[in-house]
Amino acid sequence: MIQIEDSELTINNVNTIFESVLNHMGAYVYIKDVYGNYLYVNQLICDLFHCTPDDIIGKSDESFFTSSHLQGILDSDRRVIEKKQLVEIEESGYLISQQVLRVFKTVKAPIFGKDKQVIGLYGVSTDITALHKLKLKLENQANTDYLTKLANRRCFFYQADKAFSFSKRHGVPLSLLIADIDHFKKINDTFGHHAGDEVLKALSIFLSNNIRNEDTISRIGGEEFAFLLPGTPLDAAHLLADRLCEAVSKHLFNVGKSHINLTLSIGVTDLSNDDTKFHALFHRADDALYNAKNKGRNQVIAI
Ligand SMILES: Nc1nc2c(ncn2[C@@H]2O[C@H](COP(=O)(O)OP(=O)(O)OP(=O)(O)O)[C@@H](O)[C@H]2O)c(=O)[nH]1
Repeated sequence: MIQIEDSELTINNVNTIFESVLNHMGAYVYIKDVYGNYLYVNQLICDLFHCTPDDIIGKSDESFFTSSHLQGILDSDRRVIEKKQLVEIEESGYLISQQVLRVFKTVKAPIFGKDKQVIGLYGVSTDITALHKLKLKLENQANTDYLTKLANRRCFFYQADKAFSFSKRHGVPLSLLIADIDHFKKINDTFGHHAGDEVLKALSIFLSNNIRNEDTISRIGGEEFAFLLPGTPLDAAHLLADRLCEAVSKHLFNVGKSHINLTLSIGVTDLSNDDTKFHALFHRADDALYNAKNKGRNQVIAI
């Protein structure tokens, strides 16, 4: 609602109306000089900074945002002024007063003086923090296996394609392990599906704790796990697979009140010069796994 002093709507009260619109449009609106000092802020900015306009005018973002994210804001201001162009960006910043990360969708544009020099900029920012959080959550859900919280098959192939390109370009080794639990069906049949789920969760933690930080583990099937080992040649990957195989076979996993042993079959391979796609590695490791199963399980085969 906008209320003006006059009884008629004329050109004279347009400024008052604009001011009110700026304060109620649900976006942060500001004008800065070329040094980044605020010349105008609407009410929403005052609410955000917990300050009056007088506290803000003449000051720059250094006074209101912590240094951790300030650079992004300052860089986009500089781009507007130096390139004399409108920019549309996603900005984020920690408010000094609140210590919470805010994410903004921002449009900033230059203000030109009469000799076509940039004399300042204006900006309109919308708070998209909630949307940003939701986006991160959905991205995380799309890439995570619901049961074990490991990376899922989709995420695995995305990471694998990136690791493959990197290794090819820089001539560094890349190894792949595919591990499959032996006779897992028996565990489900004996103890029930829920117990099977608990075993999968416990095994995922166990395997994650037995690899290096730079290695990744994903659940790519029901009882099938893939390990990407960047920078690791085949002999070292084989050693790791042997170590995992042995460690799992010696570990006791809790199923209700019982403790059970598991074994793994593992196929191992590494990047070769002839590989043009990650799928070549994947199929080799899968073939190796198939051989390990055929040869009696609880073992590692490298190709
Ligand atoms: N509890 C549980 N079981 C699963 C899940 N995904 C797949 N499985 C089970 O895993 C079992 C896989 O059986 P198979 O493919 O015959 O393999 P296996 O019994 O492990 O035998 P080998 O792989 O040949 O050693 C099936 O019983 C599936 O139902 C899951 O998310 N939870």
